[in-house]
Amino acid sequence: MDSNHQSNVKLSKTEKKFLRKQIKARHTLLRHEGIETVSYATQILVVANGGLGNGVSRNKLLPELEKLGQVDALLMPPNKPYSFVTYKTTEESKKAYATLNGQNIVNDLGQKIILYLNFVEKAQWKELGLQALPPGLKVVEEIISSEDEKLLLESVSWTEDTDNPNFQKSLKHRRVKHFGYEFHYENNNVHKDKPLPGGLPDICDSMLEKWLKEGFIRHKPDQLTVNQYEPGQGIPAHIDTHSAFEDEIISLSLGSEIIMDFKHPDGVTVPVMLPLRSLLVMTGESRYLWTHGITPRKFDTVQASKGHKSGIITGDVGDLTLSKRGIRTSFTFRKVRQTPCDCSYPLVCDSQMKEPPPSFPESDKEASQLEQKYVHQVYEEIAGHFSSTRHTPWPHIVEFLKALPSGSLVADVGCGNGKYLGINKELYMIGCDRSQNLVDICREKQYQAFVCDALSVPVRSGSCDACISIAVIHHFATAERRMAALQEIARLLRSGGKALIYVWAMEQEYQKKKSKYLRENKSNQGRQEISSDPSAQELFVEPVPDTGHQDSACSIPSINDFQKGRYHSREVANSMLPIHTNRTSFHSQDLLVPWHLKGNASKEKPTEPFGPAGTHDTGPVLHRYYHVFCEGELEAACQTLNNVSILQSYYDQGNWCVILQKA
Ligand SMILES: O=C(O)CCC(=O)C(=O)O
Ligand SMILES: [Fe+2]
Ligand SMILES: [Zn+2]
Repeated sequence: MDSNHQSNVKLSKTEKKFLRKQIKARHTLLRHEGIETVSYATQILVVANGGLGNGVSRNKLLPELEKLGQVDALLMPPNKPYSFVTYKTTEESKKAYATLNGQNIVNDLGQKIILYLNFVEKAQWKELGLQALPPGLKVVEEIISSEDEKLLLESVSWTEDTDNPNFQKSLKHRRVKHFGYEFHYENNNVHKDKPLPGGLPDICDSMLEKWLKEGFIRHKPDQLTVNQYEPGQGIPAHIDTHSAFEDEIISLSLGSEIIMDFKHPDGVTVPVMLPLRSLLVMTGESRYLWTHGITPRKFDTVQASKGHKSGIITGDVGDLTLSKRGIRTSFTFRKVRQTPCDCSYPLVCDSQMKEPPPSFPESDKEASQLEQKYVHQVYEEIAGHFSSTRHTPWPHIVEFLKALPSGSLVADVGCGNGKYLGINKELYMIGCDRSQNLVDICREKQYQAFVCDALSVPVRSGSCDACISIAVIHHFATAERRMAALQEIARLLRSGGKALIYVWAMEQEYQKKKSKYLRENKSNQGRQEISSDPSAQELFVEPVPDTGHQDSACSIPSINDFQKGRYHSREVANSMLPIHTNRTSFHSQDLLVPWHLKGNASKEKPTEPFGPAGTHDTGPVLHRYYHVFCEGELEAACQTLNNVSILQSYYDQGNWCVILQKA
């Protein structure tokens, strides 16, 4: 009998359930990862759920697999929830399939995981880009002895100093202590005219002199931040404020190794191993342009072979495993900058920013101006590039449009590049958008579209059988204006007409699943597409049943952290709209989301959505205003609409959605 076919056998309820799950895993592997499973036995099995991405280490999985035969290779791609095992013979792989399929194992975090196995012809997954260290970055191994490490660790006293409470802080994600100058997390800067008494600890002074003499560093720092991270803690991705510190920033890792993620504005993430007693030296592009951060988690994916110590974690998946984090203490030394920064990265340089980021709007007029500048003008400018990243219609929206009776008149309010206007040829669809350039793109495709504001659509009341408004309402900057936009959609509907509305959700992790928007930022994932809003979600997949805990425990910083301004180095004051870091969780409901235009891309030819790691080819960055909706917020707004009932409300891959019906 074909090993995947059990049709002749009467299955129990549990067996059926398990079979369903196995089939689901197979579908997900194909749709999400492009891995084709086969229905006949081969030597190679893909083990869904048995991956580094859900906390199963090589040491855990390999012995289980070896019990059933001779394993030729076990490939574990970084951060993926599956792995590939190749057995010496098909007999052995069949035995493993029969025995392990549906079996529980306990992963390295003590969680129960069910394995689902399928045969494949070859072990392959979406290729990881060849990675190199970000330009200007160095990791010097074994820069100090273990005796010195011990002395340094003993030199920091973590007992509260009541005389100087400012020197030490317990942030949500770690403990910090400052020397030389205090670092203020409210504005991510230092008071340059208020050095702390005592300067840097003596023990550091001689060490720094030595590194200078030996050429590891070029400048003598005058500020020290000591960070201490328990396993599970981290530091959000950030760029150290340009105007606060000089070019060279160095960090000494003590107590335990850790993976630090460096991220280029393009979305390229490079995970860098910082072994204990190593010195990280960030200069130039790696200091000014790339963000650095530590994902809060208890395990890191690391190279298994002994020879490999510092540097990038490559895609050599035959050689990756999990390493349990210990307590890491870092000494980060910086030199306070006394003159404005004149780096060559003006787009991320607070010294060179032409104008400060806008504030939260306080009146309708301010809101309208904000939308004008941070929504309308931006879409006008990015229209061509934006459109080149918007191809795939989202399945639930397609379903809604396909279910409408033929001949229906349907308005797409905020139709963008018209991706939904031709979905159902039986409908009469009209699109409108605030952006002339997007409307032109629709017209080039022979769709009916016109320019208007969603607050006043020049269409007769009660004339539409249905409306859709996808990723639009979140661009209105006050609750009143968002209500007015909903009201306008309701006005267009005839009695009994339906509207489907999508807005971006504050919750990018829902029911323990990360949205695709977040999942695309997994470190180790090489080059990634980086469009930056909900419409970026080109794929709708059901993830392989995944316990998804790698960094879930404390990955969402508290409001407290938000107020401390730690989530973004460029945040200036609380009234300023924060600038969001793409592919990370939201820390504010109102924010600016960067759009990276490529090179000279404008209305013209779309360029590759990602550039090679470490290039200087960064085009302009434009910021779009968003109000991301919290759970229940869209529903609550819709409930106040007259003559409208909510037929359905749901969460769809990072968006809150409702289907409304006019009474
Ligand atoms: O812990 C580290 O090595 C880095 C700390 C850091 O980036 C910072 O304090 O700005
Ligand atoms: Fe930093
Ligand atoms: Zn700068």
